[in-house]
Amino acid sequence: MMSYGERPRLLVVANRLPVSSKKTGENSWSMEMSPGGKFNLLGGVTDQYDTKWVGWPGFDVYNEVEKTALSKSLAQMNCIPVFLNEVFDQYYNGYSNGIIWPILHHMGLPIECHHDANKTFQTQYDAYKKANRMFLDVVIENYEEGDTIWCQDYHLMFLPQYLKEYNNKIKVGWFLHSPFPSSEVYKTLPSRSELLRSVLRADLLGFHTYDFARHFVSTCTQILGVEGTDEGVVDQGRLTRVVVLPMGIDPDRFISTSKLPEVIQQMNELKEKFFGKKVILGVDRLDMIKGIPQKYLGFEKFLEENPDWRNKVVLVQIAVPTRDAVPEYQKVRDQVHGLVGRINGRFGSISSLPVHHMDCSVPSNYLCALYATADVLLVTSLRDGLNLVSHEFVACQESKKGVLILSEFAGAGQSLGAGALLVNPWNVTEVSSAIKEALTMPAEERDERHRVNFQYVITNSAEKWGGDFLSELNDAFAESEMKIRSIPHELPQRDMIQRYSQSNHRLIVLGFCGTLTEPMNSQNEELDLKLNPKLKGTLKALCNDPKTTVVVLSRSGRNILDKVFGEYKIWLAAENGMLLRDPTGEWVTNMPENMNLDWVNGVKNVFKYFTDRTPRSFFEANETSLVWNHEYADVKFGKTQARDMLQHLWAGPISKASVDVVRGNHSVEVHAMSETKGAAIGRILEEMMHKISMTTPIDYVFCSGYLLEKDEDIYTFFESEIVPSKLSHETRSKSSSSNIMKNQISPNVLDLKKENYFSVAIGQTRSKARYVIDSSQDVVDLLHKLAIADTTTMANTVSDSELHQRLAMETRI
Ligand SMILES: O=P(O)(O)OC[C@H]1O[C@H](O[C@H]2O[C@H](CO)[C@@H](O)[C@H](O)[C@H]2O)[C@H](O)[C@@H](O)[C@@H]1O
Ligand SMILES: O=c1ccn([C@@H]2O[C@H](COP(=O)(O)OP(=O)(O)O)[C@@H](O)[C@H]2O)c(=O)[nH]1
Repeated sequence: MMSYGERPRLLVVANRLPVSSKKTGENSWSMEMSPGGKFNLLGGVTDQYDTKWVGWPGFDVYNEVEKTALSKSLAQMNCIPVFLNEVFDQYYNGYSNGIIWPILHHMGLPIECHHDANKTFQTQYDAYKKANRMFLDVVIENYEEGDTIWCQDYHLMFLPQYLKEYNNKIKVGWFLHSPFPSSEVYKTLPSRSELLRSVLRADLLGFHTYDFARHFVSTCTQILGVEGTDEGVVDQGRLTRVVVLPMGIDPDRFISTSKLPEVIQQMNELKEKFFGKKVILGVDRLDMIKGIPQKYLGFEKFLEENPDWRNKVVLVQIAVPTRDAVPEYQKVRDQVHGLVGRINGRFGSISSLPVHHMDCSVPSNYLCALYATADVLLVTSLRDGLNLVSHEFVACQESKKGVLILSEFAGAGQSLGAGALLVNPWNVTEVSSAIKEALTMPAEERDERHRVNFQYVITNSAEKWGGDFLSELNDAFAESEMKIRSIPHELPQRDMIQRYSQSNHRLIVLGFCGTLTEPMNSQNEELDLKLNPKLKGTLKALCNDPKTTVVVLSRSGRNILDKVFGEYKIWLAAENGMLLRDPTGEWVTNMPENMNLDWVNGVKNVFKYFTDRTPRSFFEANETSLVWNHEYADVKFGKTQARDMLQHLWAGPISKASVDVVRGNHSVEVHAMSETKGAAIGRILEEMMHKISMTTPIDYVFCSGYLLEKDEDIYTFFESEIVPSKLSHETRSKSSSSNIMKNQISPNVLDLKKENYFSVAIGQTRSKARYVIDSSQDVVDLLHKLAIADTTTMANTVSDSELHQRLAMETRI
C-alpha cells in the first residue's frame, strides 16, 4: 500500500527526534527543528519520500493527557514520540553510551559495577532490549504495508531483528553513524553475537567508511562463522548487503546562512574582536572521542615553539556539553578545564588570552559566522564516525578559504583528506606543525585545497546520501524478495529419473566435500576425506555408462581427488578448476601464467601452528590453495581456533597477497584469487570438447553440491545455457551467432532444454538451485536411482535395499 500522498512512505527511527519541544502552557508546546547532526538527513529525503520520524522526544512524560497533547503537536512536525521514561537512563546512559559507544570507539569496556543492581551489564542490556521493543511498538502502530523503515545508529541494534520477527516482509535498513571497531575490540562485548545477528536481519547496512564496513564484515565472519563477500555477509544462503555511504550536510543551508545580513553582522563583530589575530576554531561535543585535550596539547606546543605567534593567534573552542550524567564525561570536562587554565596562564596577558573555551552550544547562525570567520578548523577526534563539523566549515569558507586540519581517525578523513592537513592527534608535534603549516600556508595552496573539499561537500550532500541509501535499500530488498520467491522446490524425483533414462548424453556435476564424502563420525579416527562407501558401486556404474559424463568439481587439491577417484573414469576439477583431469587420468593445468604464490609458505606456517594445537584438525597443501579442516575437531574449540587463525592470516602472510579466503563451516581455505565453480564449469566443458569427440551434445544436466554462496553460480551457469524450447538443436547449430543466444558453449557440446535441467542444493533454505534435498544421503540415493534408471522404469519406486542388491549384481561389487 502507498502512501499519505503519492510518495512512498518512510519511517526514520532514531534515538532522538529531530525537533526540540519546549513546554509553553499546560498542554502546549513550541517546536523547533534541531539543526545539527544526523537530523540533516531529514531535508535530504523528504522530497522523494513521505517521511515520518520515530524517536525519543528528549524528556520524560508520564501523564497520559500530556502524552496525547505532545504527540499531537509533534505530529505536525511529522514526528512520532517514543516515551521511554524510566527505561531511558539504563538504555541510553547505561547500555548505549556506557557500553556500546566505548566499544565502537576503541575505548574498551568499563569495569562492571556489581554493587548496584541497576548498573550491571545484564540490567542495562535488558533495558536496551526493552527500549528497542518500545521503539518497535511505536513503529508497528504506525506501519503500513510497503513502508520503508530506516533504523539509525547503535542505539537501535535490536530493532532490525524485532521488525523482521514481527513481519519478515518489512523493508529494513540500518545505518551506523559511529565507527565500527576492529574485531579484537568488538569481541570483548558480552552480547557480541546477539547484536550482530540482529542487525544482520536488516536488508541493508550502511557505514561511513570502508574501514568500518570491513571491520564489520570480518567481525561477523570471525564471531558468527558466516561468510563475508564483496557484497556483504552471507548466512545460510541469505545475503545482508553492506554499503559504504559517508553522510553529508545540506551545503546550501550553510552557504545561504553565511550570507544572511545577521550573520554578516556577527562575522564583522568577530573580525573586530580578533583583529590582527588568526582564529583557529574547534567545534566538538565535550566527549573523550573528540580529542579536545589532545588539541590543547598540540596548541600549547605550538605556542611554546613559536613565540612569535603568541599574540597573533587564538583558539576558539565550542565544547558542547553532552551526556553529563556519565562520570567519564565529567572527568574529561575537568581535564579540559585544567588544560585551558594552564595555557592561558602560561601564554595569556591582561589584553589577550590564547584560548577562548566555552562549555555550551551556540545558535546555528552564530555557528556559521564562526565557521566563516575562522582561518583554521582544528579537528583532533581520536575516533569519529564522520565529523559533520568539518563539512560545515568547508561549506562556509567560500570566500575565506581557510585550512582544515583533520584527524586521520575521523571518518571524514577518507572524504576530505585530499584538501585537509591530516594529523594523528596523539602526535602532539605533528599537530603543532600542522597548525604552523596552516597559518603560514600560501594563498594559492589554500585556494586549491579548499576547492577540492568544497567540490566534495556540495556534491556529496545529505540529500544525495539519503537518496543513495534508500535506493540501495530498495535494490537489496527486491533482490532478497526474488530470492525468497526462488526458494528451491522439492525435487521431482520420478521426473528426474525418467528424463535421465530418455536422454542421449547426460552430464552429472557434483561437489565433493559434504556431497560425496563419508558423513562425519566422531568415532572415526582417520581424518582423511573419503568417498562415502555406499557410493562406490554407483559411481562406477555411472562413470562406465557411455551415455553419462560425470564431473567432480572441488576446491580440494589433485592429490586428494586422485586418491579418492583414481579408479573411476571420471572428470576431476581440482582447486575449483585450476587443474583438470580427464577420465584417462591425465591432469592439465588451467592456472594463469605468472601466478604469484609467494604467500604459500607463510600460510602453511600458520596452518601448521594451528594444526599442532587443535586435536583432530588437519590441513591440505595444494598447488594454488591451502585448506585447514577442523571438521573432526571439537566443534566449539575448532571454531574459536579458526577465528584466531583468520586474525593471524590477515595480519601476516596474506595481508598483501592476492588471495581469496573462504571460511567454510569446518574449514579455512586460502587460495590464489581464483574463479568460482560457475566460471570453471564453462572451461571444463570447452576442455571436454577438445579432449573427446563429442558426437552427441549433452541434453541432460544434474548438478548438485553442498556449495558456498559464491560457488552457486554454477547453478545459474546452466540456466543461461538453456535452449529456448522453440529452437531445435539444428536451428541452434545453424544460427549459433544469433544474438538471442547468450551462451558461449557450442551447441555441439550442450543442447539443454529447461525440463532436462536439475540443479539440486543440499540442505539450504535459500539457493540459486531449482530444487533442494535434505542431505548428502539423498544424493547417494539419487545417484543409485540414476545408475539403474536405464534398466528399470521403476527405479524411483523400489526400496533402497532392493536398489543396493540390484546395483551390487549389476556392478559386481
Ligand atoms: O547526542 P547524542 O544523542 O548522544 O548522540 C551523539 C551524536 O550522535 C550522532 O553523531 C554521530 O553521527 C554523526 C553523523 O553521522 C557523525 O559525524 C559522528 O561522528 C557521530 O558521532 C549525531 O549526529 C549527533 O547529533 C549526536 O550528538
Ligand atoms: O553549538 C553547536 C555545535 C555543533 N552543532 C552541530 O552538531 C553537529 C556535530 O556533528 P559531528 O558529526 O561533527 O559530531 P557528533 O557530535 O555528531 O559526534 C554538527 O552538525 C554541528 O553543526 C550544533 O548544532 N550546535
